[in-house]
This record gives sequence, C-alpha cells and structure tokens, in this order.
Amino acid sequence: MKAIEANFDGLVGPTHNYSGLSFGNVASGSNRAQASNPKMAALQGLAKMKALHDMGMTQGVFAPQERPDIHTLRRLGFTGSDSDVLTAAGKYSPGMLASCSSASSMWTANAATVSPSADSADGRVHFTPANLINKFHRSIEHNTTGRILAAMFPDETRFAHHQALPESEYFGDEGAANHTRFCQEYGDAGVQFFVYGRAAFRGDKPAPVKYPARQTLEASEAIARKHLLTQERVVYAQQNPDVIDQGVFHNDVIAVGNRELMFCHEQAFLNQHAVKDELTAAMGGAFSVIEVPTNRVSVQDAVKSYLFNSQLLSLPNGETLLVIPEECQNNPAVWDYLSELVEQGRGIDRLQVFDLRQSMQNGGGPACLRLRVVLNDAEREATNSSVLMSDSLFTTLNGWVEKHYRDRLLVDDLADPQLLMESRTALDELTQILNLGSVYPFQR
Ligand SMILES: N=C(N)NCCC[C@H](NC(=O)CCC(=O)O)C(=O)O
Repeated sequence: MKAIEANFDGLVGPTHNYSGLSFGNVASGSNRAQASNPKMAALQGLAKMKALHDMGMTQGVFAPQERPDIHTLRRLGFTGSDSDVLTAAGKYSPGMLASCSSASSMWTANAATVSPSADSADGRVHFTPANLINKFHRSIEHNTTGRILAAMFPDETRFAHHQALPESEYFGDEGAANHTRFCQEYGDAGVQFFVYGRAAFRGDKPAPVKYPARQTLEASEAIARKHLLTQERVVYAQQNPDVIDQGVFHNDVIAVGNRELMFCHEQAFLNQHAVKDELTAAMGGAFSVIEVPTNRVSVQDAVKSYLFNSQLLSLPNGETLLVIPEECQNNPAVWDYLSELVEQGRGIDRLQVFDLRQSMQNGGGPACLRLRVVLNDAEREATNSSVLMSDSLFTTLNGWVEKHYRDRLLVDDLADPQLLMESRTALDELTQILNLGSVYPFQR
C-alpha cells in the first residue's frame, strides 16, 4: 500500500530555558544558566516545519507540555495555591523546580516509538510513549505525551496506543531516538532497528563508564513484542559505549537512516561490521551504508556539530535531502565532508541548513525535534487534520507565539507565577487551534 513518512515536530513551549539538567548531554551541561529566548526557539522550530511543508513533505505539529508542572509538584507534597506551590518549590530547590519547568518535550524523537501498520501483525500503527526514566525532568512527560498522541491519531481501529513501559531504569526507554525503520517504499514491510546502550538483566554486555546509557535492550525488546513485529524483521544493536562516554547520549546523535540508507559514524555501534551484515541480510541485500571515518570527522566534531542528528528525507521529487543544523556549516571538517558527499552522488543529493540554535544549545538538533510516523492514505485521512502544517496554520502559530512568548528567560524566572499564567493561557488557546481537547492537567 502507498504510504508516506510524516514528521511531527515538537512546538517549543513557553518555558524553554537552560538548566543543565541532562548529565551526559554536553550542550545541556555547558549552556547551563544562560538566558534563553523561548520566542525565538519556537519561531526557529516553526520555520523548519514550514520549509519542509513547502518542499511537499507531510509535516505535523506536536503540542508542548504544561510547564511548570504544578501537578508533579503537588505529588511531591507542595500545597496551597498554584502560586504558593511555585514559591515553596523554588525556595526548597531551584533545580527541582527547573526539572518541573523544562520545555524538553520539544524533542519529540523522544516522545514515543512508532511502528507503521505495514510491520505490525494487526495492521495498525503502534505508539508507545517513552518513559524517559533516566532524567527526572523527562520522566514526567509520558502521560501527557500519550494523551496528545491519542488526540492526534484518534481512530483506534487504525492506531494502537500503548502505555509507557514500567518506570524503572531496567526498562529505560528513549523512544524513536534509538529506533530506525528501514524499508524500500514506505508502505512495504520494513526492518526495525533498535539500538540500546546497555542490557539490564544480562551481565555479559559492556556499558559506558562515565555517562549513563539511557536505553536498555529489554525496553527495546518489550516494544517489539507490544508492537507485534515479526522477529525476522527486527535487528538489535548495542551503541558503542565509548561514544556514549563522549556525549552520544542517544543513537540519533551518531546515526540516521531512511528507507534503505543508513548514514552513520564508523564508531557508532559495537561490532559495527556484524550490525551492518545483519541489517543487510534482514533487508534482503537491498541496503547501503554511508559510514563516516574518524579521520574525516571525529566523534567530538560529530557531537559538536550534530552532523548525524540530521533528517534524511525522501522528497516528493525523488531527491534525498539531508536537513542539518547551522553548526555543521560552521565546522570545517564536517562541512568539507558533506560538500564532498553531495558532489560524489553517494545517495544524498542536497543539504538544507537551519538555524536551530535555541534548541541546539540544549542538545537538540533537527532530528531530535521530530517524530516520524509512516502513514498510508487511510491513516493520513484519519489523522487529526488540525495538527498538519499549512500556510494558514503557520500564520496562526507564528501569531500565537508572538502574542504569548517571552523573548528572555532565566532560571530564576521559573518561580514567577505570571509565567505559569502565561503558559496556561497560551496552551489553552493552542489546544483549540490544534483541536486536541483537554490534554493538560490544568484543563482536567
Ligand atoms: N537526541 C534526541 N533525540 N533528543 C535530544 C534531547 C535533548 C534533551 N535535553 C535536555 O533535556 C536539556 C534540558 C536542560 O538542560 O535544560 C535531553 O538530554 O534529553
């Protein structure tokens, strides 16, 4: 059946800030306490969505979460009015308040793992919100994420929505950032590639020593079972623990794939030769890899530039496009490599550069900002059309951002009750624009 790949980008929320919350994510640590610009962040994201829409891609908008998360603060024992809760939490621990205020749901590659209907035994598209258990500020996303996904893909005969995996490090799950689907045409049965950082119940696998491995093998295997995938069409690989220790906290910081092509660094996986052979066999031979050698681009440069956190896209005109952040253009080794790659015609035809600096400074590049969902015609029809990018939605959302967002935010501002009001007013209006219903705790 004919199908397309749609990209659902996270709309940056009004509390976007730099709190240095993500140990193991170099950018998050090094930009801690800088002033952020939520308005610019949201506009940069919208500009990317619109540009891809204009190229003929199906582009969706994924709503942000309610932050500061008063609901979680109340679970932690803070009482009184919302304003009392904020003040008390800010006094008790600015770090904890920052964790409950992060706009981290913008990185929708971590929202869920998605399996297309062509791969699932029951012919439905399967979604499992990621529990994101490794970081407190992200572990509080999955309930609302599940509700937003259900509001975007409401038809239960076509879309299966699962609960997140048990909230334990044993089943640490980071969603699509560690999952790639390979195929010939999007509507064909594909091969799903799950990449994990460590195994929780087996002592025979190596693990990083400096930074955490966020995804476990057992989490990936549970998702493959729940999504009713065919064993022979699933490949598991372990991320190279050495690169995790150099700041590669998700696989999508070192590898990206689309259809029958994988673009990755030569140090991405443990036993990389065997991984490539296994993928090639599962794909019946129709598989190719562009492997970037260390002597052209070091792991450090890959992490700094986010070369592999790019979007590898098949455009309607048949071209393959690589969407990259500006930081790639500013890195001589990376830019040299990319220019040569396009010139040689090895599978990537075109580069498109975006300024995503607000998100990049928290370790989120073009690929972090999007969740891929393969949809056939009937599934596309059944998708909530209000979340799909169009000229008018772009205008509406730009106006919405201009009206509600601040252009400067410091960590100290997170305890300001006015910010909570602004954020809720904005989100209440957004749920109407995107026709999502009451997905936020303050609306329920
Ligand atoms: N690679 C992918 N798919 N996603 C990137 C996620 C970045 C995110 N950063 C943060 O959560 C930083 C927030 C702060 O420090 O304020 C994270 O580390 O989980």
